[in-house]
Amino acid sequence: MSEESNAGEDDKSPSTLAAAGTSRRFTLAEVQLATDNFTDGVVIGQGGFGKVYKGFMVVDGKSVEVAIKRLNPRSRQGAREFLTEIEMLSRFRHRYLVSLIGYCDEPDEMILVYDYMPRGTLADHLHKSGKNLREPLPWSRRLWICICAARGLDYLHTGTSVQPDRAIHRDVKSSNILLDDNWDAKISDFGLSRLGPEDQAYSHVSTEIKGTFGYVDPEYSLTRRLTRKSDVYAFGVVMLEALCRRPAVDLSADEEQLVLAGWLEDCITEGRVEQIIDPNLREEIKPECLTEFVQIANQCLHYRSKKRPTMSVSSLHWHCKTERILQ
Ligand SMILES: Nc1ncnc2c1ncn2[C@@H]1O[C@H](COP(=O)(O)OP(=O)(O)OP(=O)(O)O)[C@@H](O)[C@H]1O
Repeated sequence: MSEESNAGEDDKSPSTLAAAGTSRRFTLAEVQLATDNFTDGVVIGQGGFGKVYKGFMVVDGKSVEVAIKRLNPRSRQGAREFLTEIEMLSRFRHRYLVSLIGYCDEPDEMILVYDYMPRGTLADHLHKSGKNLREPLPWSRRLWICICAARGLDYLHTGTSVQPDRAIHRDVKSSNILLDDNWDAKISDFGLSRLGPEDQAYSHVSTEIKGTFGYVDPEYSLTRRLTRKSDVYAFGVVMLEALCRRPAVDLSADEEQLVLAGWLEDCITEGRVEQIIDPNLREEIKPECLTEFVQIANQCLHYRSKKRPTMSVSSLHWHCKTERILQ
């Protein structure tokens, strides 16, 4: 058990944190060149900590398309998340985690440079409305995106023989799942992540409550004991978002449908699960697949963390089912 926080401590500099990995340090001039001096015309997103720009940068002699996150001028919280992101993404590299190419750390500037993900976030595809409304994703694609995210989280939770570190993401949500050209999903936004705990699935770290409303594990919010199973809970919410095409919390909905996880529970109890499915999927999704999917989501959302599956169980399970379903 350990206390807040392991990354972002004052004696750690970005270059020390990045040293374990392959992230490189960029100068502000390089970033300014890539973004046309942070012109609004190349802004592709806005998060809680600042704007994200699209640009090109020279990496290993090649020009690559990048997403550049410029954090708002130094705040204590922002600085901590900046360092944590560098530490985590320098340590953890995986096909289903977003790649950090590098960073820029200069007076009054904290900038992160990532691989550009051309298809945006899962949340964009599920929840954008009005003129930003997207074509509904087919069921097989939603399933594949969930599988990629599950595998990325499994790697983060368990490490590998080559890379034995483990971590808890702590902010799993559909807007932190990015999509590449092939619709492979990559987990992003590691600013709240925690290294450890070292041993079995339910060992915990004690920490103040962080995360996003609608995704936070209820047991963690009661006890402040953060476990890998808190990520599993949030992943269960993402599964429901993919199935229902509704946000985790929908303030415009009736009280029954306000919180997605609560709505599922009611529908299961009352035997009317079909009602929660995105109408675009009704013809597409096979009944046995719906049953499996809802069962796994429901297990992930169990109010007792010990009863939730580990990501490895769910991703393996997923894999087997999908091979059958997609045939
Ligand atoms: N690597 C990337 N490639 C393409 N677009 C990206 C990338 N990273 C971020 N974006 C875009 O920028 C937006 C803002 O991302 P950011 O991670 O800053 O915020 P967020 O996760 O949406 O919000 P918050 O950090 O406040 O929870 C994303 O929604 C996405 O559209």
